[in-house]
Amino acid sequence: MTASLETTDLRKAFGGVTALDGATVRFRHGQVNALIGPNGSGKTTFFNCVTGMIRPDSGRTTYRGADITRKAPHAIARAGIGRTFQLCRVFPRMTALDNVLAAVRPGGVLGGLRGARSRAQTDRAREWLTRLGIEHLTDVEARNMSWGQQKLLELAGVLMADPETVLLDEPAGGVNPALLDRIGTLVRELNAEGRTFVIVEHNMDLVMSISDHIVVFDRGRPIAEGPPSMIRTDERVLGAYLGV
Ligand SMILES: Nc1ncnc2c1ncn2[C@@H]1O[C@H](COP(=O)(O)OP(=O)(O)OP(=O)(O)O)[C@@H](O)[C@H]1O
Repeated sequence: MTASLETTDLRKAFGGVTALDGATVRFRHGQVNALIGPNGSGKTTFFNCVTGMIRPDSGRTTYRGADITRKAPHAIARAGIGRTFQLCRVFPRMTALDNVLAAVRPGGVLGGLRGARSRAQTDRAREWLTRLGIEHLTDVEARNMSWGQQKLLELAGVLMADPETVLLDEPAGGVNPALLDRIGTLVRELNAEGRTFVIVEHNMDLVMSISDHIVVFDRGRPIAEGPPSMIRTDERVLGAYLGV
């Protein structure tokens, strides 16, 4: 199995708090991977290090064989990795369509507001809104959408950049069951079309139903990995969640 995203001995401390404590992880290309673990086990810090949002104190990250450890977030995005955030990032006073277009404009939001709209890009943005089931919100400002709709909008923006690997940080957090189903189905469909996923998620039903491979973190490093059937019954995983 080819490793897509690989870290070696990643370490990160915030003052006296060790968030990542030698995380060596391989996520596989072409799969839906999940990263789970108790609160504070380092999952978001891992995403932040991998995507260049924060610098690890030491260790290495490679993506499809290339070292991306010290690269800036935009360079990592260009290499093919897209991500969403736990606390959803959309522009509240922009419409859904403009939010999705802003995701791919050179110069970000300002470029998006000033630049001429290319017909092809607008069509593609509309296609993603449709695919995510929020086309009826095309001209609605993000601040007037529900939390779940905003999460779908953020994902549409990420997909607009056409990443081959997508990191999702708690896609199910605060989302109602109907939207949850849609997110699960969409992830499997996008994966069937060739996209690799790494998903940080606390909703175990979702994780177990959509993942091919699960890595479990505890205290900043992996303690177990394997398919859902194995993780479900792993004593170390149960111990980490129960704090024993
Ligand atoms: N910017 C920061 N400053 C100080 N401590 C931080 C910072 N970011 C994370 N931490 C600490 O690092 C540890 C790991 O946090 P992180 O958010 O990565 O865990 P997590 O597994 O994503 O948790 P959750 O599931 O609750 O989102 C925690 O103890 C957290 O308090």
